[in-house]
Amino acid sequence: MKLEAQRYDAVAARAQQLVTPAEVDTALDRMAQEITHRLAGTDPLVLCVMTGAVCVAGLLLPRLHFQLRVDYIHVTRYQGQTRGGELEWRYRPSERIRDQHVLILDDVLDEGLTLKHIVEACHADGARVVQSAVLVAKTRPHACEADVVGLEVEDRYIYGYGLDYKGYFRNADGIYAVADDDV
Ligand SMILES: O=P(O)(O)OC[C@H]1O[C@H](OP(=O)(O)OP(=O)(O)O)[C@H](O)[C@@H]1O
Ligand SMILES: Nc1nc2[nH]cnc2c(=O)[nH]1
Repeated sequence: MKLEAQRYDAVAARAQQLVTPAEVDTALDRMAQEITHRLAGTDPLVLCVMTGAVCVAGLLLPRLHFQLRVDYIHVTRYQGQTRGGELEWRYRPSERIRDQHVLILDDVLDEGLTLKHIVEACHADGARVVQSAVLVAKTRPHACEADVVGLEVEDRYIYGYGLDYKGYFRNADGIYAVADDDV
């Protein structure tokens, strides 16, 4: 659904920046080092979890200087809302996963249910090894942990660097917490 321009501006004005672009860059450099340490030499299949991981993938992949391939998984649980619901699979590249070292790349680890389902699906599809990396993890319990985490933020609804608010703000150059009244 579309957001009126006035409402869009008001949400942005009330939001609080939690992470600056410079801090994201530093986190991505560190993530790239950790991922290289874990996966260089395994010819991994990197799976970008659409749509939110599009920025992480775009910024992280050029920092990985080893042999790898890229595909995507499309799964959604929030569907433009600020609370998660049923997980809906839109694209699952099952036939490409068998016997592969898989790296799942996502933007945020919140409840961890999305990552848990993806990891289970990759194992069910015959992956040899499944590892995961997220740009941001919220400081709260998760159903599943990521192997590599870029940044930790408080448990508030956030947008920017691929993360949306009602389908918008994925292009925000910082990570912002939405004001309580807007959640
Ligand atoms: O840890 P969880 O509570 O399961 O939430 C994390 C998931 O939520 C977001 O996806 P969303 O369903 O919003 O789809 P999107 O990627 O299209 O934004 C995000 O990209 C993660 O995949
Ligand atoms: N955009 C966005 N998506 C999420 N999915 C789970 N938590 C969040 C969040 O805080 N922001």
